[in-house]
Amino acid sequence: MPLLAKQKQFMKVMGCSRMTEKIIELDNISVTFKQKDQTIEAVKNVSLDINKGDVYGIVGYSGAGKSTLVRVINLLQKPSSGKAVINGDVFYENIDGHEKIIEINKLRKKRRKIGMIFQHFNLLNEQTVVQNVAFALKHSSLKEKEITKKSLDLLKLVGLEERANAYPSQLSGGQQQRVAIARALANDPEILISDEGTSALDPKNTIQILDLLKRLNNELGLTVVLITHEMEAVKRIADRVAVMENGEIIETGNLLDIFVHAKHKLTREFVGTESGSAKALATLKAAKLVQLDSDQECIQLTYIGSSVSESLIVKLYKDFDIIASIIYGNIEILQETPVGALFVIVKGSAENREKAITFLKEQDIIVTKVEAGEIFNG
Ligand SMILES: Nc1ncnc2c1ncn2[C@@H]1O[C@H](COP(=O)(O)OP(=O)(O)OP(=O)(O)O)[C@@H](O)[C@H]1O
Repeated sequence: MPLLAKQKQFMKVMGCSRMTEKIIELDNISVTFKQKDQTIEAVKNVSLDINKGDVYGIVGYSGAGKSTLVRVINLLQKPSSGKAVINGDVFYENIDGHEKIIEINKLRKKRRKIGMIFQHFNLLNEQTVVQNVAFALKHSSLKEKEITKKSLDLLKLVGLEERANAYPSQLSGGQQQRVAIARALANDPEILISDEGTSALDPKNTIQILDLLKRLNNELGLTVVLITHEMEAVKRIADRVAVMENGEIIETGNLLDIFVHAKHKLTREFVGTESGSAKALATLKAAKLVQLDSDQECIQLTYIGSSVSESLIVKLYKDFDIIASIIYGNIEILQETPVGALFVIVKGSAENREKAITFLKEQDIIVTKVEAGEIFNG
């Protein structure tokens, strides 16, 4: 690939070409639930900025506080402290105990600009598909005919115009979620929140819904907040990622950064590098290579767009007198770009190994040393 194209691809994966106008600003948000004698800190001092036009993934296991946090965005959940600014409007502010909340009528209007979809679709089963979409427009100034037309246009946008008169129970899960998306778009929102929107779907429907969200993000400039426990969903469409654990955000970054430079074990678990390392280490053990010789080390090579070719391995041998043995390899597609990880044992003098690693880095390959301790303890 020509260098410029490669750089552009890299920039895209790194999220560098995005606009940087903030649409969601959460500053030091905490949410505490008090139940009889119990206090649950569901969200703890979370600060998060989401840019206009981004697909922002928030991942974490069940109970991490993701749903509570996103409910703050449309103020369905009032925080206990902090500040929430949505599209320039201060929705909530509590500084030194002085609470300021957006006026309710203004909030109702603003909420219409934040669409939401859920795991179980939440459709009205006695209403047809088109009526379900039209329902979201009942407070609008549009006449009935206009409402029907707009609802049908939205169904067309999500590829369901032919099922307009069907009932939800006559549709597959993926189709029902499309109806929910059409309904969420009825008031021309600027933000669409998907709270586990693909968690009840099979893998094929999951991919279709994610691709639809990405298309809406591209075509309408819609900001998408993707709450999920499935990193695969985030990997497929997110530009940026936040990882939540016990009410806190433990790591944020663009997709590639999170993928390549994850700092926390939980993040590595989510992105699968933890399992990649585990497989590499298992291979080492199986090959009875756990005890590496003093002139050997295990390295992880991560590369974007292109691949680590055989000629590169030959070059390591010819130019640096290094024998490189590939023990495990994996390729992920992130934002339509292949990102590969290879675990390699390199054998040669310490000086030559360093030279070879410098050479690999010069080829835009990210080199991470797999520490001996990891191998022995793995
Ligand atoms: N209304 C509530 N009253 C009391 N506790 C709550 C309430 N809502 C959430 N919690 C608690 O807050 C914590 C975070 O819950 P939350 O639903 O935000 O997590 P989550 O990451 O979205 O998980 P899940 O995907 O399972 O919903 C949990 O311990 C939960 O039991």
